[in-house]
Amino acid sequence: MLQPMQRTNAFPTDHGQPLMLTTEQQAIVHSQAASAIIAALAGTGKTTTLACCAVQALRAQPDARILVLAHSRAGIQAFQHRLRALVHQVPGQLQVTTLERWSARTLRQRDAGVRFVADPVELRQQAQQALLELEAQLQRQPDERISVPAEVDMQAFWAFNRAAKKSLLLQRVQEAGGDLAAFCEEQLLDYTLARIFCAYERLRLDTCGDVRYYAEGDCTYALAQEEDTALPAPYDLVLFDEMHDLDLAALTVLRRLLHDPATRFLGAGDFNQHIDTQAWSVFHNQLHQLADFLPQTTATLPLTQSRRFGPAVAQAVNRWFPVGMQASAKRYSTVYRWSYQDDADCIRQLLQAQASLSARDGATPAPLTVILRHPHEAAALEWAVAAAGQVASLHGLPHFYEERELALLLGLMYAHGLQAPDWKSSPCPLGPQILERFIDGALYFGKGRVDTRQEDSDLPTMATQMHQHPQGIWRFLIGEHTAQGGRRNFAAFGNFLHLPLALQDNAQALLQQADVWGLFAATPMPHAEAQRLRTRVQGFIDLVAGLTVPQVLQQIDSMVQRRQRLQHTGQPAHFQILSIEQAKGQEFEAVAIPFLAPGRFPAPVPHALAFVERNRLYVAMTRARQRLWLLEDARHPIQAFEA
Ligand SMILES: Nc1ncnc2c1ncn2[C@@H]1O[C@H](COP(=O)(O)OP(=O)(O)OP(=O)(O)O)[C@@H](O)[C@H]1O
Repeated sequence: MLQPMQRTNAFPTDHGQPLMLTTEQQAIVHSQAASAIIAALAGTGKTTTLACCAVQALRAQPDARILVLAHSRAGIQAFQHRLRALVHQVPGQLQVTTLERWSARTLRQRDAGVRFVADPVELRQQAQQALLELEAQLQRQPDERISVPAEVDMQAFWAFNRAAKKSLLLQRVQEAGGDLAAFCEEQLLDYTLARIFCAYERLRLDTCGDVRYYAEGDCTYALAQEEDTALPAPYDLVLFDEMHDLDLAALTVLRRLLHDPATRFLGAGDFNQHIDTQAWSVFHNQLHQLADFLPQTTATLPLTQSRRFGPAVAQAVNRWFPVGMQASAKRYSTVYRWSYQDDADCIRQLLQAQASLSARDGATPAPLTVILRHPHEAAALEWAVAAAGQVASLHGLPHFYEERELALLLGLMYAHGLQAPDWKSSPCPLGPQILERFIDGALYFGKGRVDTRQEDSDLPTMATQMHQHPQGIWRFLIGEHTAQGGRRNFAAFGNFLHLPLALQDNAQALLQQADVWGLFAATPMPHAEAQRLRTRVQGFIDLVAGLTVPQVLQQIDSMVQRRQRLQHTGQPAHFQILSIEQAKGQEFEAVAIPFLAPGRFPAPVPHALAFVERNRLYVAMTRARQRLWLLEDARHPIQAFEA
């Protein structure tokens, strides 16, 4: 009897149903190239194909040692997800990790005593220490090109530190002759930050020149700086996803990792998804740069059709990005291009989009995934979702009521009501987590900084006590609490608490009559951070319009309660709100991108970084499988990007 012919493109899985590979995918899975990369658009199946390659290699050689790397944790999750669709169990010799984690493990194998620091308080102290070091250096040797700030702008410093390490700044300065100031001027880098960075790096070394600790990013940097050409890397196959976000340090480590000609290599990436400003673009007509870097001759393998979404999404992508996206006509997807008049209208449209999911898909629809460009935009959305009796989960974005300046305002608004003659003691509606942020905010803005670890570790205990005995909040704010001490200036808080009690009936009026901006003014803060704070605070003042203080507190309490219930039951939220970084590598049934407007998303950036902003929008749009909502400002629609 004739056996049914085995379809050669059927890739067997452990789940019974084979995965039908395209001819291109099949060619990659069976490719014998010693070194190859897949440069292809979003959703074309790069990660899936890499997962098939790993499984295929293990089927052909069960003891094969395979290393799978990705740039981000989201990339690792995406790979593991695709792998689980193929096999029940991941064999032990298949290692899936980020390059930074792999580098950390390599360092630990060499020396079990190496120290990794992730504690932000300790790292902040190190950066402050570096600033003091720099001041001491400048006393010995003045340099008029430097303006030493009173405080380190932590965000700016960590961004510089990350960028300097990814781009091997100090090595490049050496190669350019060793003059840091001249190098910074030529490369348009902030010389003051560069000097703080040098001081910080010196502090990471002990007196013998050994590294005292490694923080995030330091491990790859350490291996990239080493002189030796080869790394002990006993792999038969190395797979690398998200190659578009590789930087010079990562590429240097990769080259050393692939030094053994017996190690096969396959990478994948999409230039359009390059959103890390430090990445070293190897795509977009620059593939030869990668080939120059890799020890073997590198072949390029194509994947041309998106498997994630249908032609409607591909057309929407092509309308704004001239990338020639193609999609299979067999996949069905819909794109809704809606225009909004103002933010409130845009949020109404999001609620409407989510409601249409419920109506169509029945009782437990998948959540509407909302991808945001700016973290502060989550506040109004989370608030509106809660007001509609629904729940939003946030990923890669903070809950606004846990931002310390807003938690401070919430604590003040609550304490202001304690002056009522008929006030009776009952637990504070603000939970211990928010109260912890409140205390942190009060200490930070009340005296300028939190300067001992002792105080930091006391916060949870203080918060729990304040939650149970809210009179403690009042005493703390007017200066009777022991932890406050005599040095701090809490006068502004006292003024807030003594505003007329009647203002409890109008939360917005209370904030407007209080000297809210004065609360933050005494804390030295770099301009950019002050602006971010201003945006968040103003957004909060707008949110509470028309509500009494008790209503505001109740709304926040119910948001927290619903969030906790959701975590407990594991039920899906109505909305999941993601940052672009968090969305990368993932895919969702229904995606909405709100607040689209030139100058907002895409945000204004220096010309040299315009491509990153373009790519952020591309990444967000290409996450949708079935339905995509593009919510554009009616007066300022998005303009197509140039090729
Ligand atoms: N041969 C196939 N048959 C059916 N579905 C496929 C096939 N290959 C990939 N897919 C599906 O297509 C979608 C996109 O695949 P994948 O995530 O691997 O693409 P990608 O190129 O890595 O995407 P991105 O660059 O956006 O992260 C996934 O849902 C995946 O399961």
